[in-house]
Amino acid sequence: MPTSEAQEPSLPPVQVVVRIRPSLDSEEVEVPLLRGEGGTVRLSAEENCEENIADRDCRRVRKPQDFRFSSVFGPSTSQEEVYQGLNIDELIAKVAEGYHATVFAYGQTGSGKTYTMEGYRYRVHADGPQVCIDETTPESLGVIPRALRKLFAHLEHLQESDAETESSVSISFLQIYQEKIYDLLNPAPLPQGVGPQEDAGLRLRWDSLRECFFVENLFVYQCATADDALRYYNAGVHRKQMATTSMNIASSRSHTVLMLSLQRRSHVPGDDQGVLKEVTSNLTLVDLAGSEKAAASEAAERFKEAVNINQSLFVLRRVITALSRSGRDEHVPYRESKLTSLLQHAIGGKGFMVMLACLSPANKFYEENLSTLQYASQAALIQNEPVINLDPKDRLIEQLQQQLLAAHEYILQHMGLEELPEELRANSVRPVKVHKMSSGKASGFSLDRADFAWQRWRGLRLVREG
Ligand SMILES: Nc1ncnc2c1ncn2[C@@H]1O[C@H](COP(=O)(O)OP(=O)(O)OP(=O)(O)O)[C@@H](O)[C@H]1O
Repeated sequence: MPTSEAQEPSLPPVQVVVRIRPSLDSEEVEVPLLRGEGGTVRLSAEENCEENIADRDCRRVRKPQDFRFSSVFGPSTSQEEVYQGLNIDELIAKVAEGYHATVFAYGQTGSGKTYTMEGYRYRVHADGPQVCIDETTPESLGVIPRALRKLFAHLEHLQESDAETESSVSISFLQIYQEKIYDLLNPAPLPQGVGPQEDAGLRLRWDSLRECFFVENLFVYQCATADDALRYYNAGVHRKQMATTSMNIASSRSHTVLMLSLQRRSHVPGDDQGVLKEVTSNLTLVDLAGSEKAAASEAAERFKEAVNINQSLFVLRRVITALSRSGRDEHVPYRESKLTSLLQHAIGGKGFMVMLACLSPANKFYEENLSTLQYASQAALIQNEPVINLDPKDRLIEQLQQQLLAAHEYILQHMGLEELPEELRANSVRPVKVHKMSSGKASGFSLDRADFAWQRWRGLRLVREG
């Protein structure tokens, strides 16, 4: 288990936040059925009562419905306000402490997921939409570029306040397109017409030590500065699958997953032993492709994409539904899609999770908004239990320390001793620098003299290095 002692996190382990984007020029101005105020979204339905719906159904859908969330951002909310409202700085602080954290944007196509997560400007060319990063204003930058800068600024601040600590950050960026995984940071050109049948994409593998899936052969780059990380991120953004559809001029046709991995030697909160420990934690930022009605009128490629997107989102929704029924012994179908396999640690797992549910304000999207709100409400019931991800070596030391304490208790209780023998008391329980154990079972770590003495007492031979 990649865990250490349970810490009491101040940040809620699961936050579900809603954003309603402003109306676009192309959308007619109507009396809106969707309103967001405080932490509530109200969805009215009067205009949804079409003639061909039976009276009985009409009455059922007419009642306005209220949905409550951690925060609700209305159409006039700025990118900075959304960034602050998602508590990303607090999340970054948790990642620096050793917790995993995942933010994912969910909603129908065109509801503002990419705008919120990325914020870059797109232009439509004859061969499809193209990102224009240089034309993006600082105000419209989304969660990801802001979080990248804040992560490095936070690490710098921690370094200044405690020079003993060390951190390193690495980045990977992938897309899941038509249920295949592609590396967005691999400098080699993407396979021609990415997604053809014969191209299997990258493989998912199970990491039994960390108990999560990982992507085999994914490029991972070390980043010394925020500029380094942004350079990689921007390079990846240029490579992701985008297309112009009838619903969105620059529509993401793939789910993108940006992972920032942090390795850090520092004092672990709640640990009063004053020893630096190593933690490895991830900040994962996900921009999902949007669900859409797969219209046969779309080009064959767009239609096929839509079917695949809907299929993987369908599994995500089943995962959310299963997890929201806590207490029931429910099978959670994580392994039924690449997306949910990769997000297994994040949704109903041992890290922090933020779901950003995006809504389109136009009344014609009543059904889509209702569906998004229903799944977002279910997601808010999910219970994550964040734990610090200690390095396996430190974790082993910690487990041995616990065994040692239990052994001391045992000696006192069952051997009728009032206090521990002198050689067992020495130095209390405190890990020191690396030693070697001659049993060969576990090397590369050691405990202090008390443990050394205890191991000898039990007949094990422990050899000190140096
Ligand atoms: N808060 C906002 N303010 C101004 N424009 C917005 C906002 N949110 C979204 N938009 C605009 O709405 C359009 C659709 O947004 P976006 O591409 O982010 O949707 P999406 O949910 O990512 O769609 P898809 O699933 O198709 O990729 C874009 O033109 C975007 O610039």
